[in-house]
Amino acid sequence: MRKEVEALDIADVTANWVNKQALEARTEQRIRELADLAHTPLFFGRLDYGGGAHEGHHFYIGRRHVHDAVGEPMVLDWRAPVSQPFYQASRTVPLGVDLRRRFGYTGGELTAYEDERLTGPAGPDAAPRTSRLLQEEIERPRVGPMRDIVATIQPEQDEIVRSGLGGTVCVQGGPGTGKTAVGLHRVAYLLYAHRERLARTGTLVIGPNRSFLHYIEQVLPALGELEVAQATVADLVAHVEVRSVDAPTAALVKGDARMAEVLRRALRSYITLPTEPVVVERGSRRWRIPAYELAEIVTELQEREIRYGAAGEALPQRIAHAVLVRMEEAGEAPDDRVQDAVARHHAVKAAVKAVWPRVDPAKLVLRLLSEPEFLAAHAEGLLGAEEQRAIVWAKPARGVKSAKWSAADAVLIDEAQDLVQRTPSLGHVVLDEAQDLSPMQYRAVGRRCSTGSATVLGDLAQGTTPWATAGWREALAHLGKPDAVVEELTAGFRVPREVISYASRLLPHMSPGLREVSSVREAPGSLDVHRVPGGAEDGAGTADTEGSAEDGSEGGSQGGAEDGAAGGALDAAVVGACRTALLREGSIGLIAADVRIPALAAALTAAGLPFLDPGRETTAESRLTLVPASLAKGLEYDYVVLDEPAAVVDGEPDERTGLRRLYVVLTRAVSGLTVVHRRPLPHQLAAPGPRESTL
Ligand SMILES: Nc1ncnc2c1ncn2[C@@H]1O[C@H](COP(=O)(O)OP(=O)(O)OP(=O)(O)O)[C@@H](O)[C@H]1O
Repeated sequence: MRKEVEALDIADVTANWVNKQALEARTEQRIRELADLAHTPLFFGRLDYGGGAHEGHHFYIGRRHVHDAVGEPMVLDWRAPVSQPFYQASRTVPLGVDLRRRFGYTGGELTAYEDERLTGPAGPDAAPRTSRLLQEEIERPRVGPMRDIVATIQPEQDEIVRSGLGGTVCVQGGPGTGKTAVGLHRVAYLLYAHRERLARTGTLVIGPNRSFLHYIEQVLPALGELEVAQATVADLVAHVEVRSVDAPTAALVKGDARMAEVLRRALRSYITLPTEPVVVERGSRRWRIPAYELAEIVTELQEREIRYGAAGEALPQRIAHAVLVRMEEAGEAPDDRVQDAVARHHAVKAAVKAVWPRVDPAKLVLRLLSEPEFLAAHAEGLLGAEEQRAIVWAKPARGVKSAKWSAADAVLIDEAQDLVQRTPSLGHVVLDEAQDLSPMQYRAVGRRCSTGSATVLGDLAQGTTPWATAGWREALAHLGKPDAVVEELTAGFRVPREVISYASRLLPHMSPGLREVSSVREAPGSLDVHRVPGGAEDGAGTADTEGSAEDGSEGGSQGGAEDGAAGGALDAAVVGACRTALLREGSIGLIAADVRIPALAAALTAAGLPFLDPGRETTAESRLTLVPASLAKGLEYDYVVLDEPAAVVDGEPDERTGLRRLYVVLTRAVSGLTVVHRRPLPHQLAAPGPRESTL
């Protein structure tokens, strides 16, 4: 297929230069799509149909469609309707399939297959309870960026992936339930099913930060989809340079949906009803539109739900129209050109400027945040005095360029911008880690899919912003998709049982009512909690449970009565735990409170252990990443070494957020978690005693 496209001679099929360019671009794209991915096998499954429309046929299923030299299909795209039974068929509902075969690969080489008979008497190869290949795929050590899961999408995931383009789907799911994977595969599916439409309208994946986007960026290209844009919410609203951080109280108010109404009112306040007539002189005649008639035109425009900017642009034409009516009444026969000329007449322009001035969105927000009276006038009945005080700048800004804008301000500007001029909508938007968005941020995302649909992914328990989503219904209303379906995923593919149940002890303390994830991993994984002597409780002896975790002996120093020395002991113990983890296969994430990062970076360097930043890709050679707790969301590592949980909790403005951050970092591990602490563990973790050991 690749050769076929490469050999294509488009010289004699193109009529003109434009066509030629377009066709060439298309051909190059096709060549890129067909590029060989050495470790990505062409097919991973086969279906033998025993009934229905495909009776007697068998199909190979792969990442993309492959045909032979005469155009006969050899491998069917996993997204094609005939492929769906690969994910959905069961012995109870075989969907016409007799046999499902899964192929296993080792580094691109076919090494195994597994048959599952879905009809006929239950024999030895009748649907094994869990597929070995599936299990191996799930348990495979992680190195490098996120991979696709096409070979092993689960039925409940498949339903979400294949839900129609028309509807918005919201997925609530605990850590590692495959939300990100499902969202990415849904875009791939939608692009397959609605290619033309989405090529026109565009698709976008929104993630929390660069490191995360970097981690997921190769999934869609591996599935042959190269045209999906990626962005953070900050990227979408980058109208100004963000140079300051709001206090939580200010950010909370600025992110509240009431701000949308404040902005709307403030913008409307620029419209003033005319008190003077407009007089247009043309030749020897003067045409006069009285103030009351102008006011009617303005009021009529105000009442129509069109954007401020569009209405402002329509106004001169409306006034000109009124003039033309008068001309006709006087027996003239003006045409369109006359109307345009009148609309551009200086008297009309002046009137428009006075009653419906142009408004710069950033300047509008700047004024609201700089002038307490202006804010008060438009926030009345919406924001309390205290709330207004919280958001007004202590020092009014001079201008848009020099103002110390915050991330929340940029979102306000985006809202104002949309009031002035409609934001274009994309065809589909995937919003990951949605629980962290403020109502105003949901609105910003919602504008970008107002005529399209969205996939909203999140976990209420992992909300770590002061404005984190409390319930999906409300969030979806802010997004402008109140009728979205909310689905729940509860099977965990990442975190081993022991680790997830340890982390889940926090749930009742920070997100009561949410279900604990049930791990589908068979490998028990490992959980070690190491206490370094010298913490506040030493001598009190409460947290010092006896224990025999796998190995409690690496590199701790003894005693450590003094703070500095004890801090050193903690660092040393953490470095030791990293060394131990590095003895195993796969990636290692050392996660720590943001303030601890410099000390740990120094300790790792001193110990001669090279490490990466979370944005960088782990490889077989460099497998250790030093991850600030604030960037850990959405990422995963085979082994996680967690430094000082109490510091992670303390890193957040309140305890609930702190515990949620801790929950996030505790749930990044695929195979094992080692917690190293000197200070007492947060008591919410200390429930039914984990095995603890002292270094
Ligand atoms: N059906 C599946 N087969 C194999 N692996 C899967 C499957 N579903 C999910 N996974 C794997 O489980 C891991 C977690 O998935 P993912 O990151 O999508 O979860 P998440 O719900 O977004 O997690 P978090 O809440 O932590 O962001 C990934 O490595 C993913 O590839």
